[in-house]
Amino acid sequence: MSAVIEIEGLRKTFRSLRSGRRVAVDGFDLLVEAGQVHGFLGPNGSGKTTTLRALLGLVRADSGRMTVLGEPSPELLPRVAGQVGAIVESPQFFGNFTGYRTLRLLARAGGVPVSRVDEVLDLVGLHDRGDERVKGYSLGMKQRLAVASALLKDPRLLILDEPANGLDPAGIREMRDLMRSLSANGVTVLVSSHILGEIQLICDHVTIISRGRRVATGRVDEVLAGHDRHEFLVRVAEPERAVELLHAAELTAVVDGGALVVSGVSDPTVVSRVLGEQDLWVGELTPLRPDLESVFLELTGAYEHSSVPRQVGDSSLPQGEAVIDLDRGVDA
Ligand SMILES: Nc1ncnc2c1ncn2[C@@H]1O[C@H](COP(=O)(O)OP(=O)(O)OP(=O)(O)O)[C@@H](O)[C@H]1O
Repeated sequence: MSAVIEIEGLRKTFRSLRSGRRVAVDGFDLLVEAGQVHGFLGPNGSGKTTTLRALLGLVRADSGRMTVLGEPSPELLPRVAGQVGAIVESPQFFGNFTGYRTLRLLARAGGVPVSRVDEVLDLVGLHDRGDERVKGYSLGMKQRLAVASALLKDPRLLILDEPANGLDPAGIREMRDLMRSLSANGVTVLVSSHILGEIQLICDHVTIISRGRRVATGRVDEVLAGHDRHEFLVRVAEPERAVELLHAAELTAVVDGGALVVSGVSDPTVVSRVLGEQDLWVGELTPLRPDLESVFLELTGAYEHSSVPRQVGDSSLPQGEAVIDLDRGVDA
């Protein structure tokens, strides 16, 4: 597999009047390979947007090595920019324009044939709604219009910052189907989110960032398997007696509600044998698999910041922050 995005040792510090020096990204590494739908997951304020902005040359990194489609970024990014679609800064759309007109303008501005507009409207499932004004679109439709705008130039790599933010479950499913069909068409996708359920539904690979550092990376199922505590939920008639019997057999077990949780068990038949030998018959024995949420909380601790999640059309900074970036001319 070839690397589509490589980041090694990225570091970015901001200075603000109120809070002084703030390390937003602190020696971060990321590898996204061709064909992946790669989730970039981290709590609010953990450094996702800053990483993506640095990768795309929208903010100057202090140090680190980055490549996009094999070209050093941001120095030689222009060589591959035509093959990269990105929505990192929240796009603003004119509410009075229709989706079709919006995309036609963007196509003209980007030197893309206008015939491509129908194709991208189709791809994001907005074809039947392209003649309606954007102000009448739901949030999910606006997000899909944003994705459509990034797809105009038929990119090999699509980078989306929080594309499913604020979507209801149906909107998230649509977004997932869209990511999957793009991936099936050979597009590599990097999608950031602070919402675990989205990443688990949408992505095959994940990198987790916490306080500007990578804390996990790999296939979603491998990251989950790495945190499997081999726990089982066991239902029996006498849970208290069952715990005593399991402790006597040197197994770790606790009563949890009306059931037991037994940990560190590689072979669950041991549990049913120990209990069955004492006429305690197991009514249910269910493996408790870790989900991304428990892994995420374990790796990142509690949410570090509680800034309002961004959505299309919102400002890119937490509200109320008086921030001055000293990288004048690079970062607005
Ligand atoms: N232009 C800026 N000037 C000063 N500080 C900034 C700037 N941009 C980001 N930060 C700070 O850097 C840290 C990382 O922010 P960043 O937006 O990269 O996080 P994030 O993971 O994308 O969060 P969210 O999920 O809320 O979008 C935060 O503490 C944030 O306040």
